[in-house]
Amino acid sequence: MISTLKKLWSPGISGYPRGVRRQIALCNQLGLFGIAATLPYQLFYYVYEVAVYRGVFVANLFFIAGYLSVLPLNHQRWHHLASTVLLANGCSQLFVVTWFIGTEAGVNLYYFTLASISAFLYKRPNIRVYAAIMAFFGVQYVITHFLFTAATVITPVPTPWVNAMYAFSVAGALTLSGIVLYLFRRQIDHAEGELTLSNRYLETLSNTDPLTGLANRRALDVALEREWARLTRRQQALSVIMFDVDHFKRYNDHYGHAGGDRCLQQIARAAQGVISRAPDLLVRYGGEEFAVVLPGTDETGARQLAQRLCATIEALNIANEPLGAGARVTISVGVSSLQHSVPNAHDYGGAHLLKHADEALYQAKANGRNQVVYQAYGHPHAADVERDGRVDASGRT
Ligand SMILES: Nc1nc2c(ncn2[C@@H]2O[C@H](COP(=O)(O)OP(=O)(O)OP(=O)(O)O)[C@@H](O)[C@H]2O)c(=O)[nH]1
Repeated sequence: MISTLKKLWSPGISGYPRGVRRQIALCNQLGLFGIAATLPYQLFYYVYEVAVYRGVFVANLFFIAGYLSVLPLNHQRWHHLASTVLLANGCSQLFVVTWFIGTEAGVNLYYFTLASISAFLYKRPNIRVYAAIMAFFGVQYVITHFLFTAATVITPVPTPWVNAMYAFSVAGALTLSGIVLYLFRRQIDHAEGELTLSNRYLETLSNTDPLTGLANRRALDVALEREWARLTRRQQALSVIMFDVDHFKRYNDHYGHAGGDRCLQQIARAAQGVISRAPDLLVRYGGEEFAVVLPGTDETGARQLAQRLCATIEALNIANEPLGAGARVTISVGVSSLQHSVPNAHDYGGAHLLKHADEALYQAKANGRNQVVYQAYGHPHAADVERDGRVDASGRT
């Protein structure tokens, strides 16, 4: 039954996005509704006294044809024309029927429903156009309501019939308004759902490095801030590792930029294999430099991980020929950790811890590369660097 009905109102909907399909289907549904709502009146005019109501009876035949034409128009993909025919037909019918039998029949009540339907069908975002549509329907309603009183109508219907017509009209107008409001709500829900999905996608995109698929520097800043705030609440340790590919410029010059990219991707994959614990975050800091945030990891754990990173990258056995026969790609690693219990632990912030790791990395480079250097948080040299730009050694693992 439902699938037969669906078939009836589906001409012209295929090949469009879901929102448009729903609009076209609504247009078709209203065309069918117009026919279904007019037929009982036709039956009444015919059975009761067709000679008296011939005028409205004949006019209604044209309106039924108008509603019917909506389906082939949509089938031809003339959707705008179909919507316009539907609304023009509906407005004219309300006008003519009220003119013939008076406002007591309640047919003019449908103007309110038509106003909301038209806004839905034409999807007008412009507030002025929307106000114009509402004003148009308002004026139509007022005209029909005050112009066609019982004394002025062409063929008044006996009171019991008018009461029945009025009851049906009110029920029909309310039901139709309810359906339109429901469709509005669904459309809004659908749009909200799509917005949430695309926001999530954009957020992922803005936090991801496109080359390696790792988190990027932006994500690192957020993670550092978050972990720093957590550190002030819990008795925990926090460590940061920074590592950088050795002599990558020469690698790049020799193997080309595309070769360099592939090398960075391999390193990222291998490092991700080492940094696999859930709260740990590996990011591409920029260029050939990477960083790792290790919440809840103390100095010993961070040093071990750093050593494993160093060994894992070397074990990849990526040849770096410009450095000599048998030379392989290696990394230099800087590590810094902070224990919650350290005096003045919270004086500087997560970025300061990163600075310590960066200095340790610099030291690892100065010491000859392919090694790990640790610098404790609160080490005076980091503070020195911040104050006067001087860099100093801090000790080697
Ligand atoms: N292929 C590729 N190369 C990059 C990318 N980002 C940075 N680089 C290159 O990495 C090289 C970094 O060179 P340097 O900063 O001199 O460092 P290095 O040669 O690794 O020397 P050390 O760090 O001292 O061992 C430059 O040649 C950059 O062009 C990237 O996304 N892809």
